Amino acid sequence: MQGAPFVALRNVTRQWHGRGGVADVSLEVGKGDFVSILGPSGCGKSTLLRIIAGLETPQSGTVHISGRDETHVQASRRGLSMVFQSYALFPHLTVRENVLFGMRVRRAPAREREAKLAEATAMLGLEGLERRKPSQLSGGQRQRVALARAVVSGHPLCLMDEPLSNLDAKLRHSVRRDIKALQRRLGLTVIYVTHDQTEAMSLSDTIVLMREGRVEQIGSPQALYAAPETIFAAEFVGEPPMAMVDGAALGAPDTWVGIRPEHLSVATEGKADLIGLVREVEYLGAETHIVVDHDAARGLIVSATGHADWRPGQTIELTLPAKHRVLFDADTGRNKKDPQQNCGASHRQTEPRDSHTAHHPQSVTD
Ligand SMILES: Nc1ncnc2c1ncn2[C@@H]1O[C@H](COP(=O)(O)OP(=O)(O)OP(=O)(O)O)[C@@H](O)[C@H]1O
Repeated sequence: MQGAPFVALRNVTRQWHGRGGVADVSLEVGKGDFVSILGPSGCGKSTLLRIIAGLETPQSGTVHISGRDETHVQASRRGLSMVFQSYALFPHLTVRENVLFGMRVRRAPAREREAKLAEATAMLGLEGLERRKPSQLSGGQRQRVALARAVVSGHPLCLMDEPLSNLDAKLRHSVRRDIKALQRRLGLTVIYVTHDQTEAMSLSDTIVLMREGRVEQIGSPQALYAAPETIFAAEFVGEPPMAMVDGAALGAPDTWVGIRPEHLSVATEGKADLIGLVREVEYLGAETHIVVDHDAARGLIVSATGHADWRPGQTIELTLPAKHRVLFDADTGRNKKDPQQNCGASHRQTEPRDSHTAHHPQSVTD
């Protein structure tokens, strides 16, 4: 990020009876950045977005937007737009009236309104639909109306809360591209809530991964993918996620060894690191996922190019190249390369999901 952050949260906490919400979250967003807040259901994503929007007031900590302390400024005065999962359109108003609602409230001149409407409808492919009511539109069209409203508002900051989750897979893709194109074209700063790691990976400059109300890791999609700081991050990002192997099975006791599916390969010439059993084979066209069971591992999925001739029940020998292994401390769940490992920072313990298998690292054929 260059220069001062456009949005800055410092040690923000908002909980209910000491539970839920978010605790001690700090975050900086640069102007023009696309930042996703990612995490599982209930981890505090919407609470964080609502705090930035001014719909929720933190019990402690501060929110600065454009250098000003806005912690106690009401939502309508923060100069931002919002796009929700539920579209939040007025059902009795037409597309045109919905898009121009904010400008009417501000009493913008008619010529400016018409120009903005034309620009936004063209940008979002809504021409010809201006007189329709929301009930006469598809889900994708409704969400584009909501985006058009954000465009005409002219606010430099746009907050989006799961805007694609009501759309089917194909529409999600096309509206996702619209959102990215819009953000680039207008230089918008976007803070985007999602539980879908694919969305976060494809849209974002920066991902804020959350867990149980706290920030787990902040970084670029590439950093989260290649250098996850914790086992939680390793297993949340990537589809299929990073496999985890009890280090004892690979000569690295007291660790969990992570490896991405594309780096797992079927062993040749008897150089196997692990010997497992094929549980499932998923042919996906360009690649095949071979799901492998092994007592000391979870999430073992080999991603093979094209068709792979494997059947459930077969024994399979796997290689885990040393240069692609990511080592996590078995006690703290943190990446062993993470410098915080050695400086006494507080760490959360990450239990292996199948901890009972941790002490049985032999291969299934032993
Ligand atoms: N008004 C409230 N009163 C009490 N608890 C709340 C309130 N709002 C949120 N919570 C709790 O705070 C936690 C975080 O909620 P939040 O909606 O921010 O999560 P989320 O990550 O957006 O979840 P989802 O993806 O399911 O929407 C949850 O445990 C939720 O029950």
